[in-house]
Amino acid sequence: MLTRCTARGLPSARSLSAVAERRRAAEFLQLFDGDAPDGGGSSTYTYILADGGAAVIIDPVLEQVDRDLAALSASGLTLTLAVNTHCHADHITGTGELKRRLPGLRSAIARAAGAKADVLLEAGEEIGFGQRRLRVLETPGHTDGCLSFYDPSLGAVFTGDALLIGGCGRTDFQGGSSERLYRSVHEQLFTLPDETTVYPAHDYKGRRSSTIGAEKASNPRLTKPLAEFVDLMANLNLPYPRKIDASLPANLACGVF
Ligand SMILES: N[C@@H](CCC(=O)N[C@@H](CSS)C(=O)NCC(=O)O)C(=O)O
Repeated sequence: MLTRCTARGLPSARSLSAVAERRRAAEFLQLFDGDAPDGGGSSTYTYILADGGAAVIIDPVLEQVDRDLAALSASGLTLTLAVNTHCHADHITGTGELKRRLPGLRSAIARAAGAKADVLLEAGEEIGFGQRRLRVLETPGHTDGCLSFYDPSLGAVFTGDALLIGGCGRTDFQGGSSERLYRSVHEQLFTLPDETTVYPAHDYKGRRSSTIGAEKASNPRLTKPLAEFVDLMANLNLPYPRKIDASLPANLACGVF
């Protein structure tokens, strides 16, 4: 699935050249890996953000690298950074393969993730591409090295597995902590403007986005008091992700074997 949207507040496409028009159409791409875990995919959303011909990719999936390279090429974009919101347990990141195929591409992940990457990110830092900036927010709890990225020009936040649509990431492995996750969401994400669009790393029901306001009002887990949330998270009883044994070691090396 490929969803093309444009950022707000940018000049009219009519004044741009054909190449610039294609680039503008790709200022935001949301791509999906499979319809359901049982269908072979990981139900992961990958995002490509671009400005002035420079692009950043968030949470690429190994099996979808050809798709991502085709999307970049079709839009005339140069990928400068491949970022992971965290060390994923359900799929191998496409970062390593992208680096192999695009010499000079740098990788990034949270310093707290304990994984290898060219750039180790911490709260308060910014990722620049063209004139745009992504603000790095530390949102641990699903794992101890989870980041979210706030894009003020798009009015959007990329929440990884910290905040899902009507849900949140599980907290039963990789240093997970439901108390930390609750604090991350309430103190970092729920303090963003209500109209901020939420773009998660997964959805298992075909939804593409939410808003901070909607999640604050009706997220069935995170509207509960902390004690009830902790109890609920301790009793999710989810099966371990099918690819966890292959994914974790590969992703600790950012997918570079
Ligand atoms: N069945 C899938 C894994 C599903 C899963 O555990 N998803 C994680 C995010 S990926 S580690 C999660 O946090 N889910 C929260 C929830 O409430 O479902 C597979 O085998 O890959």
